[in-house]
Amino acid sequence: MQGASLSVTDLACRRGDRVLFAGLSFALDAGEALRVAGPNGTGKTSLLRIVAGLLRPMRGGLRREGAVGLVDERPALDPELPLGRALDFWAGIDGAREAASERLGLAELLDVPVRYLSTGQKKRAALARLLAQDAPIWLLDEPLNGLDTDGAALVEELLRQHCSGGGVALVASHQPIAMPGDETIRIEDFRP
Ligand SMILES: Nc1ncnc2c1ncn2[C@@H]1O[C@H](COP(=O)(O)OP(=O)(O)OP(=O)(O)O)[C@@H](O)[C@H]1O
Repeated sequence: MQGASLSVTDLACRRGDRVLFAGLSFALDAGEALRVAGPNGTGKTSLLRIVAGLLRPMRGGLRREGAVGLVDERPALDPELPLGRALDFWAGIDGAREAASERLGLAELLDVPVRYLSTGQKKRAALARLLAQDAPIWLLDEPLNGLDTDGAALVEELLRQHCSGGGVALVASHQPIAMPGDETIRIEDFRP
């Protein structure tokens, strides 16, 4: 993960006819993490989608060094497949070296169709795929949503390990979350 970095400069975002934020800049070097906080609808998800390259900014610059792993509200897992096969599909594409399902407490659920999983189990499955992806840049949108106390503590531990291994992380969360460095920006501070 050497050399992973992420920065945005003077970023602005418009959705429909509303400018959500403007003048937003930050820079993350290897090992650094940033939490994006703010009320509903202020643009946290939009920011992550811009950084992921899924949404075009209205203005500003973006520089990424390293592949991106995105976890958002929609786990990209085929709802009809048993969980193990749905994860195997991505493992083939990602070239995963090891299955992370055990780490995420999913070992007993590998034969259960994804559509039958609970909210927290689906989140754990999305995190298992993230780990297998081995991407240096993590973009996590509300990663604690749906998780129990153990699950939340595990996410915090995974973030610690990711950053201590040289990864970077941008985490949108309205809930408090312990992160390396404990840096937070409030997106409503960038409302024009
Ligand atoms: N395709 C779209 N066209 C127009 N407006 C949109 C579109 N997608 C999202 N929006 C609006 O952009 C605003 C910001 O949405 P976004 O999902 O980025 O906010 P958020 O801070 O992540 O909110 P939450 O905390 O509820 O997840 C919202 O008012 C939303 O309705």
